[in-house]
Order: sequence, then C-alpha cells, then structure tokens
Amino acid sequence: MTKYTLTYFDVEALGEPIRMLLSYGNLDFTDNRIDFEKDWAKFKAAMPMGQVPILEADGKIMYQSLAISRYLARLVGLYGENPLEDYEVDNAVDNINDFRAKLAGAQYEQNAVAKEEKFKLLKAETIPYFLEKLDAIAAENDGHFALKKFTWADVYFTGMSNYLSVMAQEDITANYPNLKKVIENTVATPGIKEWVEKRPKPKV
Ligand SMILES: N[C@@H](CCC(=O)N[C@@H](CS)C(=O)NCC(=O)O)C(=O)O
Repeated sequence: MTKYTLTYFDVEALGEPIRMLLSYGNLDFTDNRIDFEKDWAKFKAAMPMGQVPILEADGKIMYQSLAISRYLARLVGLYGENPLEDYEVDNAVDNINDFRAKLAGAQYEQNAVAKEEKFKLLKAETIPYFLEKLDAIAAENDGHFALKKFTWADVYFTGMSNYLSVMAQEDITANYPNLKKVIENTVATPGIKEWVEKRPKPKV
C-alpha cells in the first residue's frame, strides 16, 4: 500500500484540503509539519519550487496544492464521472480559489497604506460579493458546491474555511447558511470526521 508524506507548515491553509482528502480516502499518511522559524530555510532549498505543500508518494514528489488535490480527488472518487462533471467541480474550486486570491492579495500586502485600502475594498465589496455568489451556488447544489453531491470542491472550501475567515477578518459563514451547510456536510463525512476530531488544534 502506498505511503504518503505531506510536508507543510503547522497550519491549515493550503495543506488542510490535502490532509482531508488523504483522510477521506483512508490513505496511510504522515502529517509532516515544518517549523517555519527553525527549519524552513534549510527545507526551502530542497523543495521543487521552493514552496510547500509537497506530497511524497513512494518516492514521487508532488507539488502545487491544487494539482495534488486533483490527483487525490481522482484517487478517492471525489471528482465527476465525465469531463463535463469534472468541469463543474473544477469551476467551483476556481471560484473558491479566486476568493482566496483576493483575500491573500490584501493579507500579504507589504505596504501598510495599500494594505488598508485593499481591506476597505474587500470589506465593502469583494467579500460580500464572493460570499453571496458562493452561498447561492451551495444553495442550488443542496449544501454542496457542484453536482448536488459531495466532491472535492466541498473539501477544498471546508479545509480552507478557517484560513479564509482569518484572512477576511470575519467568520465567512456567519451570514451564509448554505456555506455553513457545506462545511457541516464535509466534516460529517467518514474519514474527514475522524481527522477533524484528532487533528492538531486549528492554526491557520
Ligand atoms: N501555488 C502553490 C503556492 C504554495 C505557497 O504559496 N506556499 C507557501 C505557504 S502557503 C510557502 O511555501 N511559503 C514559503 C515560501 O515561499 O518561502 C501551491 O498551491 O502549492
């Protein structure tokens, strides 16, 4: 049986959807968490693109969190059943990822004045815009993001939800019951339920 090692920082962020997919598939994995302050400098040089997460599977090193997630989603049966269904799932993931990128653009802005401006715009327009759209998609799909069924788009959102809330500086589900439902559905799923119960206390 293939043994996996996920290497990431001691946070949820881009690593958590991967941990959830591995857990859903009941795949044998080591959750290797790097201490950023102490060890990152020496690890970085050895990473294919100087970044994490990476997933090692029997000697093969995979990187790029979305590519890793797609690989695992296919492996554990959380994609569509034909190219059009795959498109629906990818489309949902891309919507969520666009939201993440907007938040990250403000969160990691180095210039203090520009950062404040970006946050003002996020609060006034971008966050409600994306959350309303995503909530409507989840409503149409009965508490999922695509195909009215559980797919890795739900895992992607749920795994990143704490990170998204921290970056948005608000609970992104507070006023969006259908987004809450996606998370509830996902964390009730066998494998993910056990993972969420035993995982290290959330750090984002
Ligand atoms: N597109 C990459 C982005 C990876 C990324 O941004 N990783 C960050 C942590 S979330 C990182 O390694 N930062 C440390 C660095 O760049 O030195 C992915 O999705 O895997």
